[in-house]
Amino acid sequence: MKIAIVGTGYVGLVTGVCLSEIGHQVTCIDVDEAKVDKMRAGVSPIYEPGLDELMQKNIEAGRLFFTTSHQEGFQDAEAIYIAVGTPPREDGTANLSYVEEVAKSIAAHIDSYTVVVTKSTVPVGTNYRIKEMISAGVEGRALFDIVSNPEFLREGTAVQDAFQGDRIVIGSDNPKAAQVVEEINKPFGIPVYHTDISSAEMIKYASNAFLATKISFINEISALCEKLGANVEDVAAGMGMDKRIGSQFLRAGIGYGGSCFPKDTKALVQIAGNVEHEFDLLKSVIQVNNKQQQLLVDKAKARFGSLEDKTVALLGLAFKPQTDDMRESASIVVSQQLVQEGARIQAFDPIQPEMAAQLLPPEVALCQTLKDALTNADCVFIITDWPEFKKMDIPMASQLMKSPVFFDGRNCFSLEYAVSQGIEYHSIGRESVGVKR
Ligand SMILES: NC(=O)C1=CN([C@@H]2O[C@H](COP(=O)(O)OP(=O)(O)OC[C@H]3O[C@@H](n4cnc5c(N)ncnc54)[C@H](O)[C@@H]3O)[C@@H](O)[C@H]2O)C=CC1
Ligand SMILES: O=C(O)[C@H]1O[C@H](OP(=O)(O)OP(=O)(O)OC[C@H]2O[C@@H](n3ccc(=O)[nH]c3=O)[C@H](O)[C@@H]2O)[C@H](O)[C@@H](O)[C@@H]1O
Repeated sequence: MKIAIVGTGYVGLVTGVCLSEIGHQVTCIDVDEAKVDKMRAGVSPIYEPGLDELMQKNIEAGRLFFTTSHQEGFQDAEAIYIAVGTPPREDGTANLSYVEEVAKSIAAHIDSYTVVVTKSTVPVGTNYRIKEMISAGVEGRALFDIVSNPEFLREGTAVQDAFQGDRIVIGSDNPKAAQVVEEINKPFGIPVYHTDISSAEMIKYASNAFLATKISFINEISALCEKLGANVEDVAAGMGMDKRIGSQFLRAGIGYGGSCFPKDTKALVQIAGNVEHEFDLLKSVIQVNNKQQQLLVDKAKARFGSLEDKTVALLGLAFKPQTDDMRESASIVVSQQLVQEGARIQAFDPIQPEMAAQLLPPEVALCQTLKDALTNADCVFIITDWPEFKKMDIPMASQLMKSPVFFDGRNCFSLEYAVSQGIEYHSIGRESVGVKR
């Protein structure tokens, strides 16, 4: 089938590449010329394992194209996917201006029956708004239908998720359009769940909010574990053995970040508010997460008294491993706090995200290597559980640092291992070990 995808971010590009891999003729459209030039040359503008290889393969096979022109991309497309960003506004509501711009452009350019598929995460009711906007602009030139097809991929495993996702949700009020989207996705072999448009929109927000709730829940339990002498890793493992609870998303840490959980939880609170419902549970989830991001600095202050002139090796800038995405990463909040406390920061991330210089305070020294970050540091802060940090040469690190004091926001090491390495180790929801005072 001939498909156009508007927006080539984490969702649009992965969707476009994977749809071309299963045999569709796909044109990806983006307003960012530099991005489009890069993609035409077979280079992904984002770091996503496995994506470059699949891109190059499908460009060579003549199934994958890139353009900045909506008109060119929409030519003969049977389905147009909307995959542009829906970033948060100041008040937490979703900014729908990019989606609306695309709706207007679709209205201006289509001239035969088209299925418009919304992949962007949009508040309940938005697909009807898109429908109205296209209807108003198309002026009867062409027929079209709207399908809500929310995306559930995770950054860092996006390609794998596209081929092995748990479900594909198709929300539509027209069985013919729903069938088109089911046909497009058939080769993936993933279970399809059909629903109405509003329920599909809600499934996306409810899923992210539920996962965020699980994380904040285990983080609250981790605080209790620290106070009561329990070990949150053992508690989570024991809880997770109950199939009704499940073992995933019970990793305590410095809180969730990324472009979606923080944004979508805030947006759902606003969506609820619009219909006069106080979503108290979700408000608490957000509050717990904000508190959690302060934890490492609080622990370091308790340990050192003052962080004035202390050098901190900040390890990990991305919000999770295997991505270059720093949106709402704990590294931003933590470095702002450290700067306020008068600490010096030597930061390192294996991917060295392009966004780092923009998003971090100017005082942060961005290091090229792990060794540079560790040299003469008074302590380490682990923000992202990159494999490079989990298997770090600790004797080497201890030699480079002024003192081997570790504050680990991701519980990368077992307590036994930390003791065996002779470091002072403060983690989340577990007793501190190796403290010599
Ligand atoms: N990042 C993720 O892991 C996931 C994101 N989502 C949702 O998918 C949507 C997209 O998210 P990301 O891919 O992260 O966004 P992104 O911000 O990485 O990419 C959006 C892209 O759209 C382009 N764009 C904006 N306006 C355009 C226009 N008028 N025409 C053509 N291109 C245009 C931008 O230049 C940019 O390249 C959001 O609603 C997000 O909530 C859903 C699931 C996972
Ligand atoms: O809507 C979205 O954008 C996506 O949001 C998340 O995916 P993503 O943000 O890429 O990454 P996750 O693996 O979910 O991690 C999110 C954050 O939670 C943290 N996390 C995750 C799991 C856990 O047990 N503990 C924990 O602190 C991670 O470190 C990270 O900061 C969802 O998992 C995807 O299903 C969804 O499509």
